[in-house]
Amino acid sequence: MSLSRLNSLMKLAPKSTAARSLQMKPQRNLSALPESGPTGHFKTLAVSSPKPFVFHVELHRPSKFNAISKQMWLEIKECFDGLATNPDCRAIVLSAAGKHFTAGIDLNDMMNLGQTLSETDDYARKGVIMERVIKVYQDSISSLERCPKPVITAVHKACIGAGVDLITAADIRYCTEDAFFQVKEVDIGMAADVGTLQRLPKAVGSQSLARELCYTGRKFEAVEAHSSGLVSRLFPDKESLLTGALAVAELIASKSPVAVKTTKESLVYSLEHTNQEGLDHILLLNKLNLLSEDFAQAVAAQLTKDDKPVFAKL
Ligand SMILES: CC/C=C\C=C\CC(=O)SCCNC(=O)CCNC(=O)[C@H](O)C(C)(C)COP(=O)(O)OP(=O)(O)OC[C@H]1O[C@@H](n2cnc3c(N)ncnc32)[C@H](O)[C@@H]1OP(=O)(O)O
Repeated sequence: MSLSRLNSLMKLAPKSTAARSLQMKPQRNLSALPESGPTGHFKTLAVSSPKPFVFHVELHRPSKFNAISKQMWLEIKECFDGLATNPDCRAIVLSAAGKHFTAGIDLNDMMNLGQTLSETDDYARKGVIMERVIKVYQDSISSLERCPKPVITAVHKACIGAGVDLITAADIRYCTEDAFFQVKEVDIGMAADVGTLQRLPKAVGSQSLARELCYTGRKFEAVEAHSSGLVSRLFPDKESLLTGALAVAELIASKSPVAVKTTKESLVYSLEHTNQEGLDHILLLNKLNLLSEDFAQAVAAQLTKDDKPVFAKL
């Protein structure tokens, strides 16, 4: 068979149900969200804007301990991609409803995926289904890192498996004193594949500790998460956690959106590049950004001790 015939057959071939259902739906436009109040857009997330330019995203499957279902994976990406370009959003707090932050991936979904895989005997096709699923889930987690607005995660009680993937893609992590974390993938017979192995060692700054946690799947409590640098602040309870996280988000949102966006882009870029590459990158960004109205306005505000400059939407 010729290569072009093979290609056209591949284009015509129906995709498996699992792979098809995981393809992204067209994006709902989060730019159109009202400035406050829940959006009602999502089934597994509650999104509101409790303060000017601050969004609060809540994992919202409390009866399932916010286990991350297929729908939640898709909605996380849709939500953060939408907020990325929403001019009314400058900082985001991510927390969770109910008893636990998250029980990790929804194990019932994993069982269903196993069922779908068993419908074909062909290993190449099983592999393609798995590749598409993993890619969609990776993309969901990475949407937090890609979002140019700082994301503050506020964790209470259990943060397990995919929960660790999720929070390590965020900018800032806070938790309650009763929080605990677990890289539980080894316990379900898999290597973490949506971000923990890449981001956790950088977040805790110790390869030794990160590797121990990933190989053993042991629980680590809030105090250890704090002393290792995984979280930067501890709060006595969920209420003070949310208040604290929203206050930091509000402070970030009061700064120049050009400055904050560029700062995040440079920090994320610099994680993966040499110092010189990072310097070259910020040079390119700032040769444009220092011509911004925000820069002139913020400098003038510093000189005149006006502590509340108002910046245009970005
Ligand atoms: C492509 C792959 C991409 C990403 C992969 C990610 C991998 C992971 O996320 S690994 C982690 C998977 N999750 C787990 O193993 C969760 C383990 N659960 C627990 O440790 C506990 O249940 C708990 C979350 C700490 C809650 O403890 P507790 O408050 O004591 O409640 P339980 O009695 O243990 O549970 C009540 C009820 O919830 C069910 N459940 C818990 N977690 C999940 C889950 N992740 N998915 C589905 N269901 C879950 C648990 O089975 C109980 O069900 P009952 O029917 O009431 O028995």
